[in-house]
Amino acid sequence: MSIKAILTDIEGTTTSLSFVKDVLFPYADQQMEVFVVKHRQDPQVAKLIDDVRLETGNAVLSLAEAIAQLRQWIADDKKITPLKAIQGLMWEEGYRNGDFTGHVYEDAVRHLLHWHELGLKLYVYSSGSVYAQKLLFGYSDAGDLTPLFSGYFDTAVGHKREAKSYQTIVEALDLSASEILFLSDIAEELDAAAQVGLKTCCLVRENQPTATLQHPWVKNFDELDVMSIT
Ligand SMILES: CSCCC(=O)C(=O)COP(=O)(O)O
Ligand SMILES: [Mg+2]
Repeated sequence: MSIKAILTDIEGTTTSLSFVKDVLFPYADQQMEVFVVKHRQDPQVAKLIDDVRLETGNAVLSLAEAIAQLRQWIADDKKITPLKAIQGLMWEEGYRNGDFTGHVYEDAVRHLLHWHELGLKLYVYSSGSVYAQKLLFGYSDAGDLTPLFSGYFDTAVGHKREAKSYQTIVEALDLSASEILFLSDIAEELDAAAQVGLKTCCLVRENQPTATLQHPWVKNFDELDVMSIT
């Protein structure tokens, strides 16, 4: 077997789009004002609001304007680092209160467990913050899955459609790129990973592969034979 590590995306790959779009994002949107106002003096939140000001290029953005900007970014599904960090902090309350659990497809749970037993190293790369990733897998429908993972990456290494982000991950894992299999539902992310030599597979889940897809694809993890990838 040549694959030594699996790097997986979350939304659309291990986890349904609808959990993210219909549960997590609306929760963050509805709680944003109360959360930011309540925690505005916390150094971590204050720094993230400053990061929103930096991102918008408006150093005098008021707190109310920053909140409105964050909510607009949620509506537009922007993968902007300070938004993703604040969302993670907010979702913690939801998970801890039992308002929701992290959706992970049943086939993904089974295969993550199996691959871990086989000795493959498992890593996550998502636009959601590392903190949010750990919460989703820690409070998953199937219980705490975090012991399965050896590491997590977010937009701190760069955006998921940029090849250099995958180069940074390869260097961090101390493996050759061809020993890493990247799983995602987004062709542009797979293209970027393939550019630096990672093996790729597209999860199409409920959809059909697009005619232009340049990668092997499967409907779910049951159809993925990691052992046969050379
Ligand atoms: C990991 S928390 C929820 C996911 C999220 O916020 C997000 O933006 C999903 O991005 P992905 O890169 O996993 O498609
Ligand atoms: Mg995805």
